[in-house]
Amino acid sequence: MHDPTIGFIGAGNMAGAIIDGMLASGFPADRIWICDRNEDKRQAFDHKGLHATADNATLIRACDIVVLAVKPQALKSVVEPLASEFKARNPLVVSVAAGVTAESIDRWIGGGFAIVRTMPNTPALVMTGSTGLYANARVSDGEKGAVESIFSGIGTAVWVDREDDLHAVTAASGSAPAYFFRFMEAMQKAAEAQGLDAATASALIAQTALGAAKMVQETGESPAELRRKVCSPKGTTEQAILSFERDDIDAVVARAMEACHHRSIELSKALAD
Ligand SMILES: NC(=O)C1=CN([C@@H]2O[C@H](COP(=O)(O)OP(=O)(O)OC[C@H]3O[C@@H](n4cnc5c(N)ncnc54)[C@H](OP(=O)(O)O)[C@@H]3O)[C@@H](O)[C@H]2O)C=CC1
Ligand SMILES: O=C(O)[C@@H]1CCC=N1
Repeated sequence: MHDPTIGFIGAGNMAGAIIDGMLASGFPADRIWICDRNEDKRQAFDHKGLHATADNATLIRACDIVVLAVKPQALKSVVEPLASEFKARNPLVVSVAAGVTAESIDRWIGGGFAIVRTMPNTPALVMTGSTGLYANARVSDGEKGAVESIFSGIGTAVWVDREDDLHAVTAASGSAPAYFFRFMEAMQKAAEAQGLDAATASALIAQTALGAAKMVQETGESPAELRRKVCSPKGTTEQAILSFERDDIDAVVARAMEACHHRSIELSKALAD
């Protein structure tokens, strides 16, 4: 696909993060369309130089790639009435919706479509997103390349061969920014309780999170090795890590990720019809 025009049905948190990342990576604004039912969101994207419409059919007619970015529970009712438009335009369909299978989407819009299911995450906004991608059998190599270049332009993009693996991708990266934010919220409360002012605590914690992630990516050392290098024998860090171990941090995290994985499977079953 050469210089495709791409349209987002639903311009909320996730589409907004992807679009802002695409703009920052140099994707031309005039090749991006959004459709949202909220006037304020349409205006915000219009001001960035995108095409903004309240009519999904207009977007489909204009776009080579149509990204479905409404809530999973809303997806069927949004796309089913658009089946004739999808048939006439035959775009590459890309979904970011958690849980909803490619087969369900294909059936709702009339059947026979090339569909890429993705599981992105919101750090796409700052071009450090992580996206899992799955293509159904109708997606050509050229189409795969076009989608991959969009998502790799805003972070890391990884293909999975089995659609079911997207449940695990959701638990490992799609939902995972929220885990780290929650951990940082807890650290912020504790640091303030120990006497730091809010701004100082927030600056130190955010920079530490960034530094830790960069060390894992750039040193080639495992998180366990890097952790050991911070823990001086009989020092301060050791006491914090021992406290986590007493609270069975592995089990706490495993339960949370299992709950996320389970919900993704539950959604795919509940929304299949
Ligand atoms: N947020 C995240 O971190 C991630 C989200 N996802 C997936 O992304 C999808 C979107 O999530 P998110 O961005 O958080 O949700 P949002 O609610 O922020 O965005 C969806 C947008 O679509 C609008 N919308 C609803 N119906 C229509 C319609 N008929 N036509 C046009 N626009 C419509 C909504 O309007 P209104 O608000 O009025 O309903 C809203 O502005 C979901 O399927 C989710 O599973 C995937 C990975 C990560
Ligand atoms: O919470 C959700 O369902 C969406 C999908 C992954 C991240 N946010």
